Amino acid sequence: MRDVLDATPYDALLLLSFGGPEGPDDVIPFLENVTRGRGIPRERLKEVGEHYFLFGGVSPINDQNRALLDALRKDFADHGLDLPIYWGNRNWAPYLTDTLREMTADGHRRILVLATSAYASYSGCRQYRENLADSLAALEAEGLDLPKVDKLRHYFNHEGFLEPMIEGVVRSLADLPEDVRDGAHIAFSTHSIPTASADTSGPVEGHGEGGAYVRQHLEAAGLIADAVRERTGVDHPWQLVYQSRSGAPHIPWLEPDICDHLQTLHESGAPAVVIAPIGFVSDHMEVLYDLDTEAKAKAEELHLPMRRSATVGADPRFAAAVRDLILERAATERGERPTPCALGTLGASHNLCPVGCCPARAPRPAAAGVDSPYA
Ligand SMILES: CC1=C(CCC(=O)O)c2cc3nc(cc4[nH]c(cc5[nH]c(cc1n2)c(C)c5CCC(=O)O)c(CCC(=O)O)c4C)C(CCC(=O)O)=C3C
Ligand SMILES: [Fe+2]
Repeated sequence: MRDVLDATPYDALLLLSFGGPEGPDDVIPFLENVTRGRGIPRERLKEVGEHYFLFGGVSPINDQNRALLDALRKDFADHGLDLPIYWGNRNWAPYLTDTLREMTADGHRRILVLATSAYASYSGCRQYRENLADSLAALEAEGLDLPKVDKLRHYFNHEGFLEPMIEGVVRSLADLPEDVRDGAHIAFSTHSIPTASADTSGPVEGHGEGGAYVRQHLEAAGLIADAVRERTGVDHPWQLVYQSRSGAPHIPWLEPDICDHLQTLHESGAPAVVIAPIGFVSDHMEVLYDLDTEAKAKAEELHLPMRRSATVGADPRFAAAVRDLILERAATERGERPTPCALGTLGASHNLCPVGCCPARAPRPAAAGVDSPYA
């Protein structure tokens, strides 16, 4: 007999993600949802719309999340974890407010949230907490009895998040022509964000150049690079680089951009490169367009052999990591002291975002943190 795992006090898991269009007619309304009040230039929006149209107006992100839901349900069933899983998005159906309403109607009172972002940042953490607060406010206005909502900690240094990416980089290296393989560089790529937003990412005491956002990515990249060295016996040079910049040109964002980095690698005589998109949980549009289309074209233009390694997606080891994170948090809520899985030196991230963590430009209510109005 399997052990029955205990997620008490939680009675449901909510997968919270970005959402994406599912056909050409969805693209513009989706982009309007994403950019409402965010000051992104019109030109950039038209350009990003074209990325989606290139793929029939369909973002891969929703199918990626459906696959992750399947993997999580299978993992929970196989391990005797009896916890229903729901799915809601910030920018497209199924919308978060509708999902939370359904969860409340189904009688759930203690909801744990898994966001599809592994790192600290306004976009990857606090903005999701603001979305939760907005949705709770909407349900409160409907007269519903609100559930308590908590969010899982950042998982950038969890073994089950890193392992599939380590394996992916090793596989991509093996896929390069033999004569350029050992000299190949690894470019760890993540979403660029405004430097001002990076500098204030994470808890206040860690604010400063790059903040928790850059620190956590450097940690994940270093851990992957170390493991790759151990497994291949080759010390591949690596660097953290950025992609998918938007915003006005006069506002500084994290650099170098992946395509500029490819140019630099080429000029310095690097024989090949593996791009490892560690900033993303699945192969969504930022990966399929910005890396597999744009960066690939740049590498071809430079005659620089390039491979793009896998994101975790619906890997069973990632599903197992989510189960581990749930059990860890549930035990903590019950007053126990579980040992958190966190590789490297930064340790396990906080369970509850402190005041001032990843602040917004204009302060707004955010749930699932110390300053949540919905304790
Ligand atoms: C840190 C970060 C992540 C990683 C963490 C996480 O995953 O949450 C992420 C993920 C994603 N970003 C996505 C799409 C977009 N992001 C945009 C705009 C922006 N992203 C930002 C940051 C991030 N974004 C920022 C600072 C902006 C500027 C405007 C603002 O301050 O909000 C825009 C507007 C157009 C543009 O300017 O590019 C789009 C369409 C999709 C869906 C892809 C698909 O459809 O498959 C995903 C997973
Ligand atoms: Fe984005």
